[in-house]
Amino acid sequence: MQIGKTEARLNAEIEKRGALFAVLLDPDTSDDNALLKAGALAAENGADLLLVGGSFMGNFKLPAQVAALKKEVSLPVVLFPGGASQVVPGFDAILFMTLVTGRNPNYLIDEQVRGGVLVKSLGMEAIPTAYELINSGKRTAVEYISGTFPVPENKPKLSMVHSIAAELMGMRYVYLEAGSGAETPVPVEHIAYTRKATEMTIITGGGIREPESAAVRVAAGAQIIVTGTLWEKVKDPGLLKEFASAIHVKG
Ligand SMILES: CC(C)=CCC/C(C)=C/CC/C(C)=C/CC/C(C)=C/COP(=O)(O)OP(=O)(O)O
Ligand SMILES: O=P(O)(O)OC[C@@H](O)CO
Ligand SMILES: [Mg+2]
Repeated sequence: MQIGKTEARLNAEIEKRGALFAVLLDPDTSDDNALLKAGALAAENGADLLLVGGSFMGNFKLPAQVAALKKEVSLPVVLFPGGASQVVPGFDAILFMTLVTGRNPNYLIDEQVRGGVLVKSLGMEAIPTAYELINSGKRTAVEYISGTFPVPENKPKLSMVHSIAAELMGMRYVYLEAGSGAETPVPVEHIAYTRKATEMTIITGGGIREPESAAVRVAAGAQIIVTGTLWEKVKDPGLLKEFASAIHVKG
C-alpha cells in the first residue's frame, strides 16, 4: 500500500525537525468546545500533530467537533482508535493499528476487519501501525480493555521481536505504549532496541509528563512523542513550548 499524504507529511517533518510533538485529545466530552480549545492551544504552542482517541469513545458529536478543529488548525488531525466503532469521518488519517504484543484475536484481526471497510468507504488514509503495550507499573485502561498482557518492562528484546515481525508484515509505524496515565513511560531500552532492529517510525507515549522524559526518548530513537493526560489538568502554553523544544532536536 502506498504512503498517503499525511504519512508523507509526517515523514518530511520528522526529517526536518528530528522528532515530532503529538498531543492526544480526549474525544469523550460532550462539551462542544473542549476539543477545539485543547487542539488550538496545542497548535499555537508547538505541537506538530493532533491525535484524537480514547479507549472508550461514545461521542456522537465527534464528527462535527473534528470538522471544527480542522477549520481552526492547520496541523494533521489523526484518529487513534480503540476499536472499529470509532471510525468516523473528518480525520486526515487513521493509525490503522494491530495490537501485536497481545494474543487476543479481537485486536489482532477482528477490529481491523470491521474498521477496514469503514476506512475504505470513507476514503480515509490509513497508516499501518503496530501497537505494542509495555508494562508501566499499574494496570492501564488499554490492558484491561484489550484483555492482553503487556511486555514486561525489563524485557526490551521482547518488544524488539514484535517490531521485527510487524515490519516484515508491512507495518510502517510502531507505537510503543505504556498506557494513558502510566506511572512510568516506556523504558528507553525498548525504544533503542526497536530503533536498531527496524526502520519503522517510532511513536511512544504513556506517562510522559516532563520535557526531559520526552528528550531522552527522542535520543533513544523515538520520532513522535505523545502526551495526553498531562494537558487534561495543565493548560500551560509555556510547558507546551518546553516540550516542543525538547523534542525538536533539529530545530
Ligand atoms: C484498526 C482499528 C479500526 C482499530 C484498532 C483497534 C486496536 C488494535 C486497539 C488497540 C487496543 C486499544 C483499546 C487501544 C486504545 C488506544 C487509545 C485510544 C488509548 C487512549 O485512550 P485512554 O486515554 O487510555 O482512554 P481513557 O482516558 O478513557 O483511559
Ligand atoms: O495520556 P498519556 O499518559 O500522556 O499517554 C498518551 C498515550 O500514549 C495514551 O495512549
Ligand atoms: Mg486518558
